[in-house]
Amino acid sequence: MSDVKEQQEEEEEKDLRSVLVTSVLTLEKIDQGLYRGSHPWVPRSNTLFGGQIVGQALVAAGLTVGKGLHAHSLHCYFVRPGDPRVPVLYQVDLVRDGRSFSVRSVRAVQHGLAIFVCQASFQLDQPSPMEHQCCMPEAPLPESLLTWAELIDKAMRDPLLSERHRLGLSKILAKDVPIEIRPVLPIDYVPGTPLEPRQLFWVRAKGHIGEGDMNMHRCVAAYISDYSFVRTAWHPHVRMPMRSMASLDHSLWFHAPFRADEWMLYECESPWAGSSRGLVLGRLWRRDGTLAVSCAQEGVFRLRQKTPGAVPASKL
Ligand SMILES: CCCCCCCCCC(=O)SCCNC(=O)CCNC(=O)[C@H](O)C(C)(C)COP(=O)(O)OP(=O)(O)OC[C@H]1O[C@@H](n2cnc3c(N)ncnc32)[C@H](O)[C@@H]1OP(=O)(O)O
Repeated sequence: MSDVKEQQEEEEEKDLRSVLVTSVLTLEKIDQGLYRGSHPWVPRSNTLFGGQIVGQALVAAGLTVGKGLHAHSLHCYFVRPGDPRVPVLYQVDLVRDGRSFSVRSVRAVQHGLAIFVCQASFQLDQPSPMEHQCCMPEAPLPESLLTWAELIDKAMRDPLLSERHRLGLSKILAKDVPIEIRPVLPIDYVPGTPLEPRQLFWVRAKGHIGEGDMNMHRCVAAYISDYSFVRTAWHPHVRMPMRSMASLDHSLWFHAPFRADEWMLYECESPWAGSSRGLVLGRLWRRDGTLAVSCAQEGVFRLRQKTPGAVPASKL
């Protein structure tokens, strides 16, 4: 094969690779246990996307553990909004290396202050005869469903849609997010209709990640797992005027190997909301019915209206 053709093929292959791997989850090493992450994509809230911080923190922790160790759980707190104007520094503390498990503590810093803290634990692969799992919910195959973009496009053709909502939908459509979504449960595109505190959708990273680095698939899943997760708790309360919502914490448990560039079913459910917070539990299923990841998150919900006991912003 000629050099030019080989180079061309290499370039094409690179183009097909997931931007999550080639850019978002590629960190620059600054020193031992110190890494810098950038943010090619920033949400409309103009603060950093929580999933990106979780994913990058897990990459940083993973860079400090031995070969053959894979992340099995992580527990995080988002303590300040991330500033999209500056990079994030990830400081990794090597808490302990045992025979089977290694634990890392990661602190994400901007402007000299922690924006996020996290503990992650890694384990050597250890098969065991003690195994069980619950069942995947039934869902139509992703190939038979419309994409998120197609659903929005369809909703925008509705002549009864108000201009304000049409503008909102076109902004969602314009977002070039690095993941693909195919909703299973109907999505209400006309705000104001309360929904069950539940979501079910197929999801995968856009582009190719390939086999190989199992930790990278887990970092990509960490990114994906925060997408739209917290809003599950808001579904029954969509009539309430929301000032802001943000994830407060995020926990993940990785069970079985999976590929984040292949379709996984994301099942999200909110069992409780109260005290300005909402709890959401999630499961990422491989399409063969294997439970791959369990997720849990609490979010804070601030309403526009004056709520009893609320502290006025000016007094804080
Ligand atoms: C791939 C596509 C992705 C699509 C994007 C989807 C977005 C997904 C969701 C996310 O990713 S959210 C991002 C991750 N999470 C965060 O960035 C949250 C970071 N953490 C925080 O910001 C703080 O921990 C938090 C604000 C939650 C702590 O609240 P505090 O009350 O302790 O902090 P603070 O005193 O600084 O108050 C912050 C705001 O809450 C208000 N506040 C506090 N207590 C209140 C109260 N009791 N009543 C009403 N408002 C209150 C306060 O006035 C202020 O309002 P303003 O920002 O408007 O100034």
